[in-house]
Amino acid sequence: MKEKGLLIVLSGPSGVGKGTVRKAIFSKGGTKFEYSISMTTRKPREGEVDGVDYFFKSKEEFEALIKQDKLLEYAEYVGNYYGTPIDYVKETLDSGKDVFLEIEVQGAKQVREKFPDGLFIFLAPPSLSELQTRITTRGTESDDLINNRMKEARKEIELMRLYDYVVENDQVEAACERINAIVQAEHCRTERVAPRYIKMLEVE
Ligand SMILES: Nc1nc2c(ncn2[C@@H]2O[C@H](COP(=O)(O)OP(=O)(O)O)[C@@H](O)[C@H]2O)c(=O)[nH]1
Ligand SMILES: Nc1ncnc2c1ncn2[C@@H]1O[C@H](COP(=O)(O)OP(=O)(O)O)[C@@H](O)[C@H]1O
Repeated sequence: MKEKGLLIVLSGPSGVGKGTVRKAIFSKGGTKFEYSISMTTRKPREGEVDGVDYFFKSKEEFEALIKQDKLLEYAEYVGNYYGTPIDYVKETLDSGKDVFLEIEVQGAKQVREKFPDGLFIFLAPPSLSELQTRITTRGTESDDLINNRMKEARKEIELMRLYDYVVENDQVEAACERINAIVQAEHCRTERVAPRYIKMLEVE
């Protein structure tokens, strides 16, 4: 029987650089894992493309997908739904390829329940003030939304201990290298060493 792929989950607070790091990982080419495009009810930002950045859905469409069990996980985040299409993930893992999810922490918790053997990586900011600077300088959110996201971020950072690895995103390139090294190490491992939840790896 073909060996199943590895489910890789990258999570962390809004503005830490998940999207930037994920795009840097995939832009290199030669990446062995497949990115799972999420569904959201958030309006597209300038330059975002349906089916590339997200599958943009109405609230009604999204709620229908929830009812039909079409989502591996979903979460309501700062007033919008975000979720992972289940069929794509299952089919890709079954074909032996690794799948890469970039999702917030509530969703990551749900995935852990369904895929305890997944690889869960938390992307952490160098500091909370640096996180606020990143969200603010990106310029996509109003002051109110930035405050909401900072409140969420404080709660999210407390959940860091539930992850297999914590990677600091001080420099994008360094964070990508750490993530790639972690995935490689995971593939070389023949058996899981318990407990996995307290492992941390500093590659340098
Ligand atoms: N649970 C869950 N979260 C998601 C999904 N897709 C994206 N997110 C997260 O939702 C949050 C908001 O995403 P977005 O509005 O694109 O803002 P940004 O990450 O700050 O650029 C981020 O933490 C994303 O990682 C998903 O399918 N499921
Ligand atoms: N290592 C880094 N150093 C400095 N700025 C960064 C770094 N990683 C990301 N950023 C910037 O931080 C902002 C938020 O990044 P983004 O990828 O949108 O975060 P997320 O997807 O986690 O919400 C963007 O303006 C991005 O250019």
